[in-house]
Amino acid sequence: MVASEGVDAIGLVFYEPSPRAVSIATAKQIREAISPMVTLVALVVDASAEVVRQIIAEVQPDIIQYHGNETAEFCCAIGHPYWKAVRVRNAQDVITATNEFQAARSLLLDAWVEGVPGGTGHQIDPSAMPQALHRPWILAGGLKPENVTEALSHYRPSAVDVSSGVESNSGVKDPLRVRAFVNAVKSFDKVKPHE
Ligand SMILES: O=C(O)c1ccccc1NCC(=O)[C@H](O)[C@H](O)COP(=O)(O)O
Repeated sequence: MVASEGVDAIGLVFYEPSPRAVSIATAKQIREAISPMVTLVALVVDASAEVVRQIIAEVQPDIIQYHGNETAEFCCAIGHPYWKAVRVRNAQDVITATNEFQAARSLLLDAWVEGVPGGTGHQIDPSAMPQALHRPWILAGGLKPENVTEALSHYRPSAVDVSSGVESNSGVKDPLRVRAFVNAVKSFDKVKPHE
């Protein structure tokens, strides 16, 4: 459904406590159902190397999104293209990750919420963001159709990521909210192309 609404990428959550968790079998079905032009992202939270390698072998994601406390050495040793999520408490978190995760295709900046790794519906504290980021980055955290235009305008990220903001029941995407979100992002792109 979200692929048909025109998203660039779909994230599959391989983290059991999440209401959005998928099995490898379901992930493979999704992989087969979507256009090869849609980037498939496999999201893990401190998974073992064995599990990450199994996901890569069986699901064949384009990108791994490391959303836990994985080190750059761990991500590089896996050897698959990745982006690194940073749960932002302060600007130094972002600066440190920028230096540490040089090999990441992108950083994904998300809200810091104690004890919850992601999908929180909370926005990043604007005062915790650095002045500028000199590499591609993805804005996440508390985005929804109602606020994404303002967030794009304020932060000018390379891309945006949304989860709970396009759901009406926990863990279940709402087609109308997905459409509204995609429309808002595409309208912004038309008005203000990336610099
Ligand atoms: O979405 C989850 O359930 C999740 C669980 C554990 C780690 C990460 C998770 N999601 C990561 C994402 O990339 C979300 O899209 C991001 O955290 C933004 O979520 P939201 O604030 O709900 O839009």
